[in-house]
Amino acid sequence: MSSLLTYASEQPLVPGTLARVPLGRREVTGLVWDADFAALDAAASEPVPEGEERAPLVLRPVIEALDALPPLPADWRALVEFTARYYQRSLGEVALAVLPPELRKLDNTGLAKRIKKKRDHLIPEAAGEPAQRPSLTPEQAAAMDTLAAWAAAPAPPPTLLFGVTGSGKTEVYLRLAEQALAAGKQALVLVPEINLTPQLEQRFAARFPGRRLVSLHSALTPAQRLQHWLSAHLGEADLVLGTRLAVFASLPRLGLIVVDEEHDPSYKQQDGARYSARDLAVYRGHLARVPVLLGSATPSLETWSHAQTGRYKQVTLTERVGRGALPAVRLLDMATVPRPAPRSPPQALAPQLVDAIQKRVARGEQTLLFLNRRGFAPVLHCPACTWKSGCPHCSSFRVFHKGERILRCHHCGTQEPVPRACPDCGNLDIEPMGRGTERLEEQVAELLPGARVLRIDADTTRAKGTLESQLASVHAGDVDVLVGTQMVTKGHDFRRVTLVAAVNPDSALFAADFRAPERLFALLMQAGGRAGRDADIARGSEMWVQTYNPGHALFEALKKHDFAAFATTQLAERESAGLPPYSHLALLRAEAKTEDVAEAFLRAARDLAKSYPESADVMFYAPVPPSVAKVAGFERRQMLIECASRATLQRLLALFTPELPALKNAHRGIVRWAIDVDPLGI
Ligand SMILES: Nc1ncnc2c1ncn2[C@@H]1O[C@H](COP(=O)(O)OP(=O)(O)OP(=O)(O)O)[C@@H](O)[C@H]1O
Ligand SMILES: [Zn+2]
Repeated sequence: MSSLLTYASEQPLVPGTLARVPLGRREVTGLVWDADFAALDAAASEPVPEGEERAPLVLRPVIEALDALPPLPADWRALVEFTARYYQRSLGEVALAVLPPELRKLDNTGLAKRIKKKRDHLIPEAAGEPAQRPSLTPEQAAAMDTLAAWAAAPAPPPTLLFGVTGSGKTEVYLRLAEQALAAGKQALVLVPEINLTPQLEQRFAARFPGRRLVSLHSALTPAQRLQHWLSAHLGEADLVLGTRLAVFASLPRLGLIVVDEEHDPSYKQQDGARYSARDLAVYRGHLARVPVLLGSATPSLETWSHAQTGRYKQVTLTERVGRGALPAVRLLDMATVPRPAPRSPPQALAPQLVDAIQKRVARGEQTLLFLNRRGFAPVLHCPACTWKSGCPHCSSFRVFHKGERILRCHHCGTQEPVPRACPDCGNLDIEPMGRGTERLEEQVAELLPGARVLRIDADTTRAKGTLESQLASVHAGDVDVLVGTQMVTKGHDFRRVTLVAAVNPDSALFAADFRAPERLFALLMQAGGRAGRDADIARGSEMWVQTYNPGHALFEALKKHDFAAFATTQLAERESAGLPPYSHLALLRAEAKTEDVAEAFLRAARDLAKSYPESADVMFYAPVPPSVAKVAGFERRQMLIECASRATLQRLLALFTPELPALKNAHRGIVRWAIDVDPLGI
């Protein structure tokens, strides 16, 4: 598990110092973890065969200590150590993966230069007038009083800020940050998606002129990322705003951690060390004795239940700022909507909905149409034979992207031009089946001639800066109808949207994943939360849901905007099924050339685990295929491991996962395996 190597150094090195060291024939950057006296003692106490002399302990020397950089502090190292242990990865892997990649390329001189250059160019932030600070609503003021009292505790408890959409949670973050900064501390603010950083960055920058604010996320250039990271590490930055990787920022004056939209699945890293930045934020707060605020209108059931049991504290904002109303939810039973022709698929939007949009357009209000599927159509098919645009490498279909004239697999990325005729029978009329955002955009434009329609999804925002400019045109009122994926449903403070419609949310109702209802509910509530944010025009704001299941309990709760009731029923179901948060899970995944090999590996891993007495209270499920079983030519299988006690599960994982590399070698044909602790998608 641990990947510590021992080197010799002439001068003592402080733990947390970076150092260039030899590794085999290469020279690499490593991190001084600790002085390894135990290794020396062990070598010194090895019994020496009679008549022989003690062989001197040969250690390769450190090439160069990168001491231009102040050492990484103890609480940072403790966080990395915990991450490695908890998520069953090696220490070195985690430590190096969470540092900016550029750092590893520099020698001490290079590093010193970068730091000097940074300091020389350290222009003081323009200290203009801070943006108007609104007076707090009574609820915000009450929340602040409570939070300030807790924050002053010697070991501040993690706290859930449960506030309906548009209740002004961000203002609470700003005020807490203000207090932290006034006390000479740094504040760390995490957001789930890169696309939310510019908006938040602006709000913070406007509020704190003269203060240094840096962002940390994966869209920065390597040089920027290093600069920003250094700013944080050297204590120059007062505010660090970033996505999940920012939870590992080195912050010598850390005084506050905020996790915005704490329920968001993007906080979970999906490869390498599969950490949850939300959970690590809580742990980091505990280590540094710093307040951690988890904000959401739809908290994760884990966080919600911690707040219910008192493990976390909770403050609540029940009203929208300015007493704006939440949108009235209307369920549109698609079974009753007339179809263009008998047996033809329904139109994208029911006529009633088209009417409602038209009225908004006439009034100069905006509509947001939400469809969680990009591309033109998920499948292209031939009505003359049975051909479908399957991916040759995956158990999925290639998606038809009309604008680009290509079929692309969203799992392995394979793409090719759209065939002119059916590859199987030569029929010239191959047709799209189903609907993605690209098609919806086209159909909306047809249904609403004259309306300004804009689509925002991962395809339209590939080029740098397009998302910002697209969002800016929505905010400026240059758009009547916004079509988008979940990208546009969270966090944005759209002021003119008074109608939100979920075009086709049904598939998630019956997904196999036990978290699917929780996720759908959050998604719909967040999407609805984009409507009616301006109290002046909020009165007529609505959320429409097109569904074939209008009687579903999830929609009932949605109509009442009743998260608490939804959470209570979901938690009761989880408890009776023995699912998180009432049990703890790990998922062992394997990928192989054939399913037999993948399954055999998982079963062997189970037998191995079962040989430890710690496995007595641990449950192993049979290996099963994930929702997409074959990706890029390899078969995937997964095995769920469940235990009521987190500690027991952790002990067992620590015992058997170190043996998995050897087990892999014994199972030829296994391409890779991974253990996912607290998996999100099952
Ligand atoms: N005390 C206040 N007085 C006036 N306006 C306020 C106040 N607090 C917040 N606002 C404004 O109310 C709007 C909604 O606030 P904010 O975006 O913080 O909500 P939120 O709770 O984060 O919503 P969501 O969960 O949907 O992201 C913003 O435009 C914000 O500027
Ligand atoms: Zn594929």
